[in-house]
Amino acid sequence: MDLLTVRSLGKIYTGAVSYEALVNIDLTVGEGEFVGIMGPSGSGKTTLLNMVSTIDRPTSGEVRIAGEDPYKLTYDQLALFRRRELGFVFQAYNLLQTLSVKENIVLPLVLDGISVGEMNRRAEEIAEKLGIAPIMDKRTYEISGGQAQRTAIARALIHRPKLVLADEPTGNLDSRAARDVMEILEKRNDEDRTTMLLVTHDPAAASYCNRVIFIKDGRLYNEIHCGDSRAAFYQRIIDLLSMMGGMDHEFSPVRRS
Ligand SMILES: Nc1ncnc2c1ncn2[C@@H]1O[C@H](COP(=O)(O)OP(=O)(O)OP(=O)(O)O)[C@@H](O)[C@H]1O
Repeated sequence: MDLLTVRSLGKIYTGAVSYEALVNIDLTVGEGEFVGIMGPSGSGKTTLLNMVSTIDRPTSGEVRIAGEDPYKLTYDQLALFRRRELGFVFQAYNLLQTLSVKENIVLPLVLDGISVGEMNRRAEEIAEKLGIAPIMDKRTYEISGGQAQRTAIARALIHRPKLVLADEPTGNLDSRAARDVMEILEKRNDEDRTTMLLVTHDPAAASYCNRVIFIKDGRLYNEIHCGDSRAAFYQRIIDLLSMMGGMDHEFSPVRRS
């Protein structure tokens, strides 16, 4: 079943100079898929993710998530929809410094009025899965970048969202921590069938996806599927990026082992 459908999506930023950042994008993501979005800098990747995540509004076209058009919801309904159905992971972690790791993780449940017992049970379960059980009582300034990103992923997953949206989740991490984060996302996708949409510049990170779509100048350029071999998929991603001139960013050192 399709979890996400994007139809004829367009985005024009208006300002001193107006800019057409997305042109007629069609995209379907099935339940349980792990889809990467790649493309040169300024091609519209984050804009697309922001339209899907309802952070920003499209100029034209339609977005449907789990059968719902989020842009037809009222302000309050949209806030609830985001909190219940979506999980967000960003490059900058966005953790609250004054709270402990555990307090950060359970925040979405606090907002939803879940009982303390259930909150603790779910926090323990997710911490175990993400390998952060030993650091649950630490403050976020006492943990490493990799641990901070795992904390942010735990927070994004604890309410069991239908769709997880990740924008450069490995962007601030060294190669080992980046690989850990991608392995965690892959495992959660495999075991819990959580649908994931990931924007990344990093071919190694993208190679963990089932499918990668490529955007150029705001338009869909190509898409490739992972076959049996991840190493071959990684190579095809690099080839496609070179072909479209998308290797303008520093190459991530994340190497597949
Ligand atoms: N708020 C805005 N107002 C005007 N133009 C914008 C705005 N946000 C993005 N743009 C422009 O839209 C285009 C797409 O931006 P976007 O951030 O989606 O690209 P990207 O592919 O994610 O880039 P990068 O890989 O560098 O993060 C760029 O040319 C950018 O300058």
